[in-house]
Amino acid sequence: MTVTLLPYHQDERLPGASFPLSGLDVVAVTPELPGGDVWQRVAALFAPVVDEVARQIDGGSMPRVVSGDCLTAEAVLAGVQKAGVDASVVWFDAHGDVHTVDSSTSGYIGGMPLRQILGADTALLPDRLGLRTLPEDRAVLVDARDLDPAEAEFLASSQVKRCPVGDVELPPGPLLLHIDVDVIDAAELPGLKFPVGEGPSRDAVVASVHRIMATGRVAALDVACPWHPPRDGDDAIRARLLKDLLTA
Ligand SMILES: NC(=[NH2+])NCCC[C@H](N)C(=O)O
Repeated sequence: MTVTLLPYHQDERLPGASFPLSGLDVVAVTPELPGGDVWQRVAALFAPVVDEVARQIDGGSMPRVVSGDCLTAEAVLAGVQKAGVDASVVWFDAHGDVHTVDSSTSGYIGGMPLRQILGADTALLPDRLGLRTLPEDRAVLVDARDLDPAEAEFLASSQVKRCPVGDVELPPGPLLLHIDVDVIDAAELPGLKFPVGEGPSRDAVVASVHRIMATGRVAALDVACPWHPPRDGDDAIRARLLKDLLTA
């Protein structure tokens, strides 16, 4: 089993210490970054991820990708599609990630990927990656509980299903399983960039991921780690979590 590591948060390179993956077979993707705006730079960063995911699926394996943000899921989905697999999306996240460029009040681009997968702002990233966008009923959002008003409004009138980790209603077909680790209650996972409380326990999230993997329908797994560089004690918790998620 190989883990594909993209050690970036958006276009910012992160230190190796941010990804405690020892004991796992890791291949890091570290392309040269071109100039341009953040979307152009991220698209360049993601191009080899698209190819690597497609190559692994063509070779008969299930890609497991780890990075510092949720945007990477767009590259993983594009790679799955490039391999000829028409996947639905299961999105574990404390946040909705359904902003458009216009609706985002923070401007944080990591708050937009699920909405781009569903067809918003496609010129910025999906088109550059060759990503075919999905209808809303092919996406399920799991345990999102920190929604900005524009996100709540969008979700209220969309066909995106929402469910808790303990009762995930899977969409049809093969799956891209995206896990933003911040779906876990922030009290159990230190150092998150966007900590949210009142969430499921770490063990409940891991158990849910294992149940979904056991269906045999997961075409690719994408784990996003939007956390700060580790402080004392963080490493052990993070390493154990990544191992439990990636070896499911
Ligand atoms: N997957 C995440 N951590 N997303 C954070 C998004 C935070 C907030 N909703 C924003 O768009 O600024």
